[in-house]
Amino acid sequence: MPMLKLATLYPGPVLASISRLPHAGAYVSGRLHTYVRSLHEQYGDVVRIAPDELSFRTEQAWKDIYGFSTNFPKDPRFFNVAKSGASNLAVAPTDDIHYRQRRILASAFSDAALKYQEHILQGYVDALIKRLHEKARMKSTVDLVEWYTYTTFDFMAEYVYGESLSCLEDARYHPFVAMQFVSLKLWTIISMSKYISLLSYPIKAIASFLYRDLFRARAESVSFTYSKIAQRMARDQNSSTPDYIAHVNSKQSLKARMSEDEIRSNATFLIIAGSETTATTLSGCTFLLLDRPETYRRLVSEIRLRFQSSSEITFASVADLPYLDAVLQESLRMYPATPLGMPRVVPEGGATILGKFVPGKTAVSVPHYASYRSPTKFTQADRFLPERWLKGENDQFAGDNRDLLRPFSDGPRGCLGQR
Ligand code: HEM
Repeated sequence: MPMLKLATLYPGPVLASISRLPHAGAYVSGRLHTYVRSLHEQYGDVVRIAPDELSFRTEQAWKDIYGFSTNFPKDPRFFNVAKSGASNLAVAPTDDIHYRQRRILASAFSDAALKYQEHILQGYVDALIKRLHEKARMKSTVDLVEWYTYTTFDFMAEYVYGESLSCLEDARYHPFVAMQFVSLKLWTIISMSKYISLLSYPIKAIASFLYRDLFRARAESVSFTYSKIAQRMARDQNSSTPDYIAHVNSKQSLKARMSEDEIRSNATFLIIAGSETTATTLSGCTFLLLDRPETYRRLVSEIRLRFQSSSEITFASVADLPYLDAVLQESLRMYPATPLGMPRVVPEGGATILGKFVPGKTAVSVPHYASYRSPTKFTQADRFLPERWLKGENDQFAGDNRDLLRPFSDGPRGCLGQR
């Protein structure tokens, strides 16, 4: 029995060696990140979090699990890995498919390509600031999570299908955006049916009954994206607008092509991958800054000393602000947009991770939140202290495990939008 073998090799709670229920309960209730953290605090750097799943909390584990030489496949229970039909980068079922798509899409994220996007993004940032000024003049309370989300979705929609969702203008979520949050929750429930195979059909049946409106709305949101992509494609195939469609068209070749279904599937994925993560990071960062006035003041001072007007703020000029960089690093540590481990599966025959054998078919991951909030890895791990990222400023952080921080993951399936 592989489950029992894992229990004899690695520490973890007894119940977690025979049942996935504690893990599943934490996952569906949105507490999995803190549950995994508490298990690591109790059992150390490697812990068995479910009968066939291990969690690793070290820098070397990033290389052993996600690195270019290993790159274990994604766990199809967690990711909706495409079995047939069109896939996108995140759920590509084989390395070949993933490599082909990534080859076509990667240059859309090069420095040169991003330069073309700069003025479009600046337009949305200016619109955000203008709207916030209006709200401030009216002394209205604003929910910045919403406003950041309006901005990132509007921008990504314009990039992907050439048309803003007008969230900033309308000051509300476009139904497509609201649907994305629901979809993420549905995804959790659907993945439970895959984890607990005995209950697979009952879970699916109950979910489709209880959440039938959500399933319907989700299907509508997919067809919304597809119709937008079709409109964009029909508009002008060889557009000079440097957007996603123009980029893909310019990269299609006999050696590497994406089918129309793959183009649509990647479009849907990119909008979510680029918006929700960025808005979440900005929201976390803002909250943390407002909670620590001395950090906020130091950041404001760095920015005001450097720029006379907002027009001087460009991709190039912000790249050289050490304290801003430290604030963002620390925000990604305290508030990682993808807090869970992104599970991979050890191939048949097993593998060596951290110098020790792991049986084949075991799910393995490095959890972001649990790793970054560990007091054994970062000094005063629960405090927002950007100074820890400033070289030579503070000896008290010399013991920090800085290379453990990889909020964009690592290896060939790491984030394409990191830049
Ligand atoms: C703070 C912002 C972001 C964070 C924290 C983040 C994090 C991540 C992580 C952890 C992964 C790896 C998932 C896995 O291991 O399965 C990933 C993948 C990906 N991200 Fe991001 N991301 C961010 C922003 C963006 C943006 C702005 C874009 C695009 C505009 C983007 C596009 C992608 C793509 C395409 C992948 C899939 C890469 C592949 O499988 O080859 N991300 N991201």
